[in-house]
Amino acid sequence: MLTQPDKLPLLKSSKVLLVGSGGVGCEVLKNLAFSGFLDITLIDLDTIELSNLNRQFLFRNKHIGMPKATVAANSILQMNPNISVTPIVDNIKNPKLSINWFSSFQIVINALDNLDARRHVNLMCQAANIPLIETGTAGYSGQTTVILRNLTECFECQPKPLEQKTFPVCTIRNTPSSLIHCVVWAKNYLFSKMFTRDTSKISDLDTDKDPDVEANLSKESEVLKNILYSIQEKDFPKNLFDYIFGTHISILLELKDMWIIEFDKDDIDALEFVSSTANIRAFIFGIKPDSIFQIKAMAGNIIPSVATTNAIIAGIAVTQAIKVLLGNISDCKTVYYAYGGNRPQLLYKESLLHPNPNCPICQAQYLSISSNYSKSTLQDLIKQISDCKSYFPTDFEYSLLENDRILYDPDFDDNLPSTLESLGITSGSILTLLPEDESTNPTILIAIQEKNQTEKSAITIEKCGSESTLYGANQVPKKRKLEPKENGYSQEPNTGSKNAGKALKKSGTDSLPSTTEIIDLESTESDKVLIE
Ligand SMILES: Nc1ncnc2c1ncn2[C@@H]1O[C@H](COP(=O)(O)OP(=O)(O)OP(=O)(O)O)[C@@H](O)[C@H]1O
Ligand SMILES: [Zn+2]
Repeated sequence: MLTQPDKLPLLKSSKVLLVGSGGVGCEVLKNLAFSGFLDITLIDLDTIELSNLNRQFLFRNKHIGMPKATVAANSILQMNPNISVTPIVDNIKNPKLSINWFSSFQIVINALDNLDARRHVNLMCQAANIPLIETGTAGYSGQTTVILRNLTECFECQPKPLEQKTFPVCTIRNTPSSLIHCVVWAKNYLFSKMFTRDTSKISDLDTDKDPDVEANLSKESEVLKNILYSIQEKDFPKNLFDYIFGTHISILLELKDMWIIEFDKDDIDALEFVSSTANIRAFIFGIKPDSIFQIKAMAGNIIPSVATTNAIIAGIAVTQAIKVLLGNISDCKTVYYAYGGNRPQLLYKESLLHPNPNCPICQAQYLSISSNYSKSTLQDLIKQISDCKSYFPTDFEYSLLENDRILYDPDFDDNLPSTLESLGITSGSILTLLPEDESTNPTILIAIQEKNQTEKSAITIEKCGSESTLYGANQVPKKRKLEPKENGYSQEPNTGSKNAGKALKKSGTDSLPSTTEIIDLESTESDKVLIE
């Protein structure tokens, strides 16, 4: 894999942080351990489950219930005892894992399964000015990309698609036409009515605040409750069945709404209930029933994780990490893998894109504020900002926020006497300084770090992260490529899937971006680099 042996020392001295030790993470760890990396830190908050074993090959049956990070580290050390692997069993969002801590690595690789953690790592890497390799897989699709501060798009440069799928209310209630409609009915309506004591949960359901719908819901609940009261009686099962699959079906034909309430796909009783009732309903409506396994996938919104997809994406991710560390930035690409679509190739690549000038994360300046937050007041912080001319322009007018909460603005100073701690601002909090005049001043994100508790209330402000030491940073192309390579495909409308490193949910080959190049396995030299 390594084509520049003279640069091997660069890898040996690089500290790499791997976030997530699941399907992709185990593969990445194995690749790192055999590519010349000597110092790997691995973090995962979870423990090993039986269902992980088919693809997370560092884990065995005897490890079930044990922390993934520790077991993965031990397993890989048995394969290569000459490296150092430090496992951390924790949430990557733990405030103790500060920007300074992120700064101690030369590169970070994400092998995560959720948007929230990905967003956090993206922010920390932007603040710490550390390169991030993003990965994502879903079934037979996957992608990986490289995120470099000030050079490429970050994870937030393009909006993320909504993850939740919803169904038209009347289809679920009145006219189910496929098994998924019956599964949604069984899981979200019937299950909750039967087994959820807290009827207030019904307020979570999307009734469009229609009084008729809500009246119907409460009438149904009442009837069902009365039947449930007769649970000791001989006719209870028959009455219940008749109501749900007889009387209730006719009532349903007159109703017009649907619900969404959680159920646990891993609770076997819950799953069997939902599966049986969905299949009975499907039968009544002339829809083909299916197995409990398939219904579990539908009810749990499960997209199967495929070992080969994980291995391919992990391989490319580590290749990209090596390129970044060796300074071959111009060779780094966003790479998509898609199997089973209507295109013949499996791998497609796209040039890294420049940052979106309106992105609130990568366009922000990052400062860190050290403070003894149990003694420092908001007033102290505001004063320090106005005194600190090196980072803030003179007469800088701004609002200070924590997420959506306004802490201070020129017309709101109620919080000034409060200590930072009493305002809930402690180590790891990220504050946003939103300038009044956004056209001339950038947003500033400030990370709060803890100062020695014995020190006075003084606050110090510093720039976050180290200066970039990236080799080859000037190699990133200035513009997005506009024409597709000669590959036989016409330019397609941009579907948004070019989003660097986004949480990949469903990306068939049809959703490939217009600027995609096809990686032909027998094509050019530079293409081969990606898959060696
Ligand atoms: N905030 C976080 N901090 C640390 N690790 C995280 C965080 N969020 C997710 N992870 C870890 O990222 C890994 C993602 O791997 P993967 O997608 O294979 O998940 P999984 O839970 O093992 O598999 P599946 O969801 O398919 O059952 C998991 O091991 C998960 O524990
Ligand atoms: Zn961005």
